[in-house]
Amino acid sequence: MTIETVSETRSHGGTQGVYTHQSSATGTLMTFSVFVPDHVPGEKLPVLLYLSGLTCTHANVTEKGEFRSPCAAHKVIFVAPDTSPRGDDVPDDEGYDFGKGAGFYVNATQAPWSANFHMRSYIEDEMPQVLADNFAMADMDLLGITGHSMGGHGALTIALRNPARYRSVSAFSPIVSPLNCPWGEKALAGYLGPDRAAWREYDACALIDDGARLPDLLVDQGLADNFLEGQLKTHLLAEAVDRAGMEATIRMQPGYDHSYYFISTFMADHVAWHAERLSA
Ligand SMILES: N[C@@H](CCC(=O)N[C@@H](CSC=O)C(=O)NCC(=O)O)C(=O)O
Repeated sequence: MTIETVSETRSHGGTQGVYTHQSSATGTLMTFSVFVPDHVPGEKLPVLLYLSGLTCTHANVTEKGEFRSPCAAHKVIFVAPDTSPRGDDVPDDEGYDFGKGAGFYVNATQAPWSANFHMRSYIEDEMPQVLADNFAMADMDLLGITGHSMGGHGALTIALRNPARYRSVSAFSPIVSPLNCPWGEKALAGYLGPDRAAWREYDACALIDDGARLPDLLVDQGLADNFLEGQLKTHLLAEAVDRAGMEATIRMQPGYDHSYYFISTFMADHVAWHAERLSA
């Protein structure tokens, strides 16, 4: 799978790139960013995928996430895909929480969304192949996944469905149970239809209740986050991991909100946590 280079810029002892490619999963042109720390020829580096939240493109975390210094220090490649298909032919919704910028990391089954909204396949299957084909230094056997809010939901559910593929999993202020929040109910009903049983594979708490397990997990959540009570409901994840007897570090951070000021504050902790688990 070939990619086109939009830009490559030297930063923090590495190269920050932005690329496009024609996606077979979404049928659209997709843009993503990759930070590659300096390395010796032939060296292989672990890869951390970051899934962004509602309204985001690759650019939000690339510009505001402050991951480059820790990734350079730990020699971790950082990959930021888009959150949905884009383009004039792609259907959209008037709300910020559905349609473009809000792919929810599902494979939509309902028209008109089912034509392009295949973000599950895009992240699980196509993006790893794109990286393997175009970034020779990427060790795709050393893969971690993280994300923010809707992207935290994506990271948790993708890892819970594919525990052997991801050696490390974390999330910033994730939506932990789309079955039980307005953002999730709108998105899953729209993309998957009214049968709530079909939603369970896209709900971290339901996946855990249904038997999925990870060896461990790191979550940071701001206590001053406006979305905590109505949408994110971190306590549901804490209860699910307790019921399952699953290892998880869930840190409630006083004073922090939902923004990239919060994410960037704890980004170095997350990169270090992944690097420890991704060291060969
Ligand atoms: N515009 C909306 C809120 C949108 C928002 O807060 N988006 C977050 C992710 S929310 C969950 O997925 C985000 O990352 N925004 C981009 C950024 O750069 O901050 C509203 O006004 O309520």
